[in-house]
Amino acid sequence: MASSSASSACTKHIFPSTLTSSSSSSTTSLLSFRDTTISIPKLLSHSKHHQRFYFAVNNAVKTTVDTTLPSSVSTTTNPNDSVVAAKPTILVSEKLGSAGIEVLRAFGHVECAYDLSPEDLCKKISSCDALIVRSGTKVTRQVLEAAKGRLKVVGRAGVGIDNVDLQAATEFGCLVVNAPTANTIAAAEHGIALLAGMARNVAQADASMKAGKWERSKYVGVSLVGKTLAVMGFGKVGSEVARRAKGLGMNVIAHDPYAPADRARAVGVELVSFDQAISTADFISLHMPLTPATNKIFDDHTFSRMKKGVRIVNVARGGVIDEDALVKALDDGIVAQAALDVFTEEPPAKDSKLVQHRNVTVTPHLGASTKEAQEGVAIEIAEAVVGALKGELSSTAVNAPMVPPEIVSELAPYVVLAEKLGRLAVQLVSGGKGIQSVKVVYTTGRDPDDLDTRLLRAMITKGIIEPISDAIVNLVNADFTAKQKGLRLSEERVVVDSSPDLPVHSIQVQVSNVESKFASAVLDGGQISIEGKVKYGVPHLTTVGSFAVDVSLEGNLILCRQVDQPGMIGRVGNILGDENVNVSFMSVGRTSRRRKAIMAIGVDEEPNKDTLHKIGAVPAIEEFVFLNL
Ligand SMILES: NC(=O)c1ccc[n+]([C@@H]2O[C@H](COP(=O)([O-])OP(=O)(O)OC[C@H]3O[C@@H](n4cnc5c(N)ncnc54)[C@H](O)[C@@H]3O)[C@@H](O)[C@H]2O)c1
Ligand SMILES: O=C(O)[C@H](O)COP(=O)(O)O
Repeated sequence: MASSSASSACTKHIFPSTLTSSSSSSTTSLLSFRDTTISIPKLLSHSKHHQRFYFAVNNAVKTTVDTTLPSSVSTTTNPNDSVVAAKPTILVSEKLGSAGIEVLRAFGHVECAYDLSPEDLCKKISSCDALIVRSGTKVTRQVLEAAKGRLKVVGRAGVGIDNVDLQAATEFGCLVVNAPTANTIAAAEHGIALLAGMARNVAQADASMKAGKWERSKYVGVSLVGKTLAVMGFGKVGSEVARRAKGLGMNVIAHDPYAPADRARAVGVELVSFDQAISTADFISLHMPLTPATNKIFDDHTFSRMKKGVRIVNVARGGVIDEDALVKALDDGIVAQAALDVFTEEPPAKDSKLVQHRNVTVTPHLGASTKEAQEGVAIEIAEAVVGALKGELSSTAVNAPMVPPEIVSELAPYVVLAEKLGRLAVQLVSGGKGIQSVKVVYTTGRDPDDLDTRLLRAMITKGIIEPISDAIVNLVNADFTAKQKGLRLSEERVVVDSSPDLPVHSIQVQVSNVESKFASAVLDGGQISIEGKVKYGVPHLTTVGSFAVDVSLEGNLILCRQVDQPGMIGRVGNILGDENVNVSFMSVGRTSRRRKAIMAIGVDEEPNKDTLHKIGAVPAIEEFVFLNL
């Protein structure tokens, strides 16, 4: 159990009604959106998914979906609205279906700039919030660096993300989303078209006829029926190819180290080892992603183990084949024919031996290029990018956890609480820096396995790191940034007797091995400890060290430890009032009557040094700290 042994304290609430007048906005969001809150009716009117990221505060809908706009982008105020933010800029660097462009235009400024050189892309990117690419744009570390922190999301309008430097994107806190489903059938159909076309020499015969020839005996083909097809990579495209090949009467086997056997069985396909697949197949169709493990996996050695006269189709990625080795295997007659849609370099060199080989059929990366697939992909990616810009979690995120919308919605107020507790914790550390060991204890009335804490952990990390560095932390880069800063964050889930309707009962943040600037926040074990809860949808600080308090986490906070005696609230209130600092909330927690007490005072304005000095000079006040939420 968390050591939240808050003293039996009674907690006095002073000015509870002032909560309603608090105007502070949350700056929490899950992407790198900080500084500017675009909120309230405007944003919600854009959202199809109102259940996400907003919660009711005092009957007003207040969204936590904040979008940080770069300083170069202005916001304007419309007298009838709340803050009206400038629209985000979305750069589309390759041809995208019109339906997707419409979705994007409804949300932001869309700039379509095709065929940009890498240098021009680097120049442009620093004024863009989102970038949408297909396979032709290389989103390199240089591009991500050149974005100078503004780029929040890269949308890949298709499946393969090998043209995006995912590690760099993660380090820069840039979300990468793809459109994984809309072109599956198109790619599978193209694979089958290449398979059948290759077997019957369709392309070669067509070229011959157009050259005025009539070469019937030259273009005798081979039949597919009864032949063994090895599908390498039994994912979305591979399984659709397998299904279709079976319909053509082929005997289909597959190799995929990660595919479940029952999925293969359901299609009537046997999963086999790599060696078995390549050595027994008459036809081999490639459908795995390009990764370090699959890079040039089809090399001299692999070709040497294939059946002589094997035929190969590749609609996956050119890089999985060592192209020189394939040319050699074709020349040696190991590979009778190849049909290729993808190449290591795209476009390949005009004099590429592979492209020019008489036994090779080529298409210029057309697998996804049907009208239907392109419209589908465009809509899929546009919705994913818009969702990401709104701060929603994407179900197609490639470099961030995919958290289902219902979990996100349920955790929204706790996300705010988590960040605020992180911010408070770091400010309680002397000097602010040097935090290395943080323990977070979540109490819940549910089965602890039902509590997905990834969002909360990311937000605590954000709260701890952002006030003391210029890093922008979000769900994408939280773990990476924590590791870089040497911050170890451990978590514990504790079941308590509380309503299972709520995902979290309380969150406690403990910081070990540091000095505190507010000794009362330190537990007997030496760790700084604060705890908070969500009450009526609003995050509250409920424990400081071993003192119970009850103050909503908005604006700024002054914590004072004092000798519990009459008149203290009035004295401090008067000092603040004299300096025109508005008190929004006050609560006093004490160990026992007339002994030590902690006064937590919420203030709208930041008191100046003199004011704080006057508070510190009140004789009964033993220590105090000003905290910025
Ligand atoms: N030519 C095109 O226009 C076009 C269109 C769509 C997809 N693609 C490409 O096709 C490939 C498959 O796409 P998808 O949508 O089916 O992806 P997917 O993720 O659904 O499937 C890929 C499968 O490959 C498997 N795999 C991973 N490593 C492997 C390995 N070493 N050996 C064998 N299998 C391995 C995975 O387990 C997964 O099941 C991707 O490379 C994608 O980029 C190309
Ligand atoms: O990975 C993909 O989705 C395909 O290779 C399609 O790429 P494209 O969008 O460049 O056509």
